[in-house]
Amino acid sequence: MTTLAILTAAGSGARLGRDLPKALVDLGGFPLVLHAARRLAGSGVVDALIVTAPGGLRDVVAELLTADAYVTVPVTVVDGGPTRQASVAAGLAAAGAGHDVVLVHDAARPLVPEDLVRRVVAAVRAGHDAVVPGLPVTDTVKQVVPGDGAELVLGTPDRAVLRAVQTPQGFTRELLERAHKAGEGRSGSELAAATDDAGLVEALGEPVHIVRGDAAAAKITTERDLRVAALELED
Ligand SMILES: Nc1ccn([C@@H]2O[C@H](COP(=O)(O)OP(=O)(O)OP(=O)(O)O)[C@@H](O)[C@H]2O)c(=O)n1
Ligand SMILES: C[C@](O)(CO)[C@H](O)COP(=O)(O)O
Repeated sequence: MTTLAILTAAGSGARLGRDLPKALVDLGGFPLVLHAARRLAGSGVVDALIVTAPGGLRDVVAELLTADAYVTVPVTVVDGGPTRQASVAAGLAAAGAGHDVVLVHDAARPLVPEDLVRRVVAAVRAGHDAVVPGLPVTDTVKQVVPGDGAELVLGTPDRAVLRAVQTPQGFTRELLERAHKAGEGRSGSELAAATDDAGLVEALGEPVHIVRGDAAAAKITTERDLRVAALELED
């Protein structure tokens, strides 16, 4: 019984707007993907890593991770796909036999606390087949539709029942593979690719459970997020 982590790092980082893929952008002296890999390995509950690399950069990513003293688990680097969902599927396809639990984590969440990784794996091992970290929503959220010049508000969902979800998301391997297989057909046709793996599990009608998330696992999307993460690293 071993746990594999798929670390998604193949995105371009269009919203960050740098001239290199986001996972290779520097945060406090190290690229985002290295921070994330160190924390997954450091959790003590991850036995192997598969990293999805941006186009043409597989060797660069492999060298970076395999040479690092803190990434103490075996690392395989594969080419990512055109969407996050396709990248996770590529990672899953490369998974060796023997892993019964799979975590999916974003390199875009470089400062994920090791405790959070352990919390997710413990919940899967305790019998929940799909587990995601979630935080309460603090803003009031409006549902909108395109309007005449300005968007039109359709309603205000009760924020008490909303959670902003993070990664790592954890699954039994059987369930994650089944969800991706089913999702393949859908994303190729009328629906956009899923923005998280739990969404694919929900589409199967299978339950997804929430564990307490952590603000430190925030996603880096914009320059501002990167500046905030740099400040947190200095603390
Ligand atoms: N084809 C893709 C797209 C995204 N990702 C990964 O999925 C995570 C979450 O994606 P996001 O934060 O949206 O990253 P980007 O797609 O790089 O950002 P943007 O949408 O701004 O281009 C990131 O770690 C990213 O590297 C991936 O592996 N393969
Ligand atoms: C998986 C994720 O990090 C959960 O919050 C998020 O959905 C990734 O989103 P993006 O659309 O790739 O930025």
